[in-house]
Amino acid sequence: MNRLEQIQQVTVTAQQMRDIEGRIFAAGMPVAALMEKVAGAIVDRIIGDGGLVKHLGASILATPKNYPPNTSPLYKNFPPQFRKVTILVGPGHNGGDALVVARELHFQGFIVGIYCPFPKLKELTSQHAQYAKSLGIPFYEQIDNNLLKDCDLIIDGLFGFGLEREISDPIASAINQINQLAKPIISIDLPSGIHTDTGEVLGTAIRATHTLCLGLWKQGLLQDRALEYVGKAELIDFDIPLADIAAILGETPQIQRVTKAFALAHLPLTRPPVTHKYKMGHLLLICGSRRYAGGAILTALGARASGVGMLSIAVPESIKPLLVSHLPEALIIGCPETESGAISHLLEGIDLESYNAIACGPGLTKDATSVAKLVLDSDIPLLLDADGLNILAQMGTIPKLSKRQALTILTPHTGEFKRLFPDLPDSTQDRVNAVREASRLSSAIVLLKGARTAIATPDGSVFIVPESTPALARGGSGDVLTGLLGGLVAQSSACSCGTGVSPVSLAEIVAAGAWWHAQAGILAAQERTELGVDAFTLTQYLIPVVGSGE
Ligand SMILES: NC(=O)C1=CN([C@@H]2O[C@H](COP(=O)(O)OP(=O)(O)OC[C@H]3O[C@@H](n4cnc5c(N)ncnc54)[C@H](O)[C@@H]3O)[C@@H](O)[C@H]2O)[C@@H](O)CC1
Ligand SMILES: [K+]
Repeated sequence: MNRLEQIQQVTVTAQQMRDIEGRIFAAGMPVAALMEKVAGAIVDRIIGDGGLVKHLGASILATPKNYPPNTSPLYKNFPPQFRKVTILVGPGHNGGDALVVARELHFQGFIVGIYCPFPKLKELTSQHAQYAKSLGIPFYEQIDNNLLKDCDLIIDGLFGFGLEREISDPIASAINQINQLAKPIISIDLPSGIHTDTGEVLGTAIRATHTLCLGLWKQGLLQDRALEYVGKAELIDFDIPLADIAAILGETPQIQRVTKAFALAHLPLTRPPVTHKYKMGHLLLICGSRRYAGGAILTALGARASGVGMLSIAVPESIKPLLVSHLPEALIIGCPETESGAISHLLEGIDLESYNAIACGPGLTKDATSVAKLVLDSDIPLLLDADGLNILAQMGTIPKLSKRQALTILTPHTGEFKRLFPDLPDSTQDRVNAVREASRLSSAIVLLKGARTAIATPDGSVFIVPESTPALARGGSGDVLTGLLGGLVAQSSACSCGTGVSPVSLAEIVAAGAWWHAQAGILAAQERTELGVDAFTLTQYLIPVVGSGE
């Protein structure tokens, strides 16, 4: 993995960023030089070749303006109508970055105006402000019509990781006013108002169309509640030495982004040249009911894509023919069923210990309680989803799981999470913390579904899938994930040759599987629009994600 790929996996809190930055300064890098370097990279990303302005320009082409021609060589990159930039400047170094950007855009021929309502600025920021004023760039203390009239782009440098309390008036009102303009907004480091670690909106926040995160990914940008403010986020690298990152975060950071490089280091799981089907994992799926027969099919199709060596599927007897017709390669076990059409108990003679993993839950209904109890009492790696989780919650999650010897993987959405862990803080808030706490308490690997799915291990590691699509918010896509993960877990358990997979390496595989599922959704949405990503279609896009040979 190259340096940039390693950097993309790292996430930091505000304090960790300060500590890393502190090491760089202590080693001799002048603060002003670093600010200049960072802001130069931001300017390049905005107006350089292939920069954001070219992309944004297309959306404002409809507003013709009569500005004199701009002769700057960089200007070839964007449409002539794109001229007026408003820059929001805060009191700290986020504001300092913004002022350097303002100066450079001014030199490139943009009409720049600055909103800076703060009487007192940090010293370096103040120096940049003084120079910008000397160049004739106008400063406004209030959101003035002159500032915003005909403005094409807003650059937000009010607050970065130094935001430490709720934003109050007049800045809060100014932010709300700016948000209503529906102009493109590029936020420097974070959208001002977003808490660097938790993603909480402190009072109010800029709704950015783009966020250029500086140096290392801030954790708050990966929290679901921040996403509507973050827009498209990307990292601006400024050559932070890996040694400084490792000195603060350790060799393996506790909270990692699941990047393509990370996932493809695991996927597809390797198959030795000489092997046989049972060596490649035997997964038992327990799923479906007369009412939710489709859920069983989708789970099984997810498992199929994992490449698992053998797939056995326990379903109620009455839907066995349906499963056989969809999955000719699988061994379908028809089980006795309740009056409501749920599995009442597993067939006599099924030896749970002969499987490498069990995935249980999709479409079961709560009437399948005895089966869920049975698998929880087994000594086999177990993935629980949907009604499997609801049944576990009824039994008492933590006491029940504390008795298990083998690894358990729970894959709740926020509603199921609440039922499983009623005493934990709301997982719609600080999700990273919630999932970490849940894993610690239950000793299970917990995968909390969401726009940014997060996976935690009992020792405190968290993996966050940083890209997904709302197209996956659709019935059945969770079933596909359960099958896919079940297959991966079975294969890795089989390949560990009885030595047992460690929770961390299993969590890495689960995280890679969650990335895979999200990427299949993204690919399907690209080709078929977000409307075209039904769960069955999703299963057809799994193989292309890892099969592209990239
Ligand atoms: N970490 C790094 O390596 C680098 C950081 N840089 C920039 O520096 C930023 C961090 O700079 P700072 O630590 O100066 O912090 P900020 O610029 O984020 O803001 C801190 C300032 O805002 C004030 N403040 C905080 N919350 C407030 C509120 N609710 N209402 C009003 N005022 C409030 C503080 O008193 C302080 O003056 C980063 O986000 C980034 O943009 C870059 O310049 C260079 C490299
Ligand atoms: K900002």
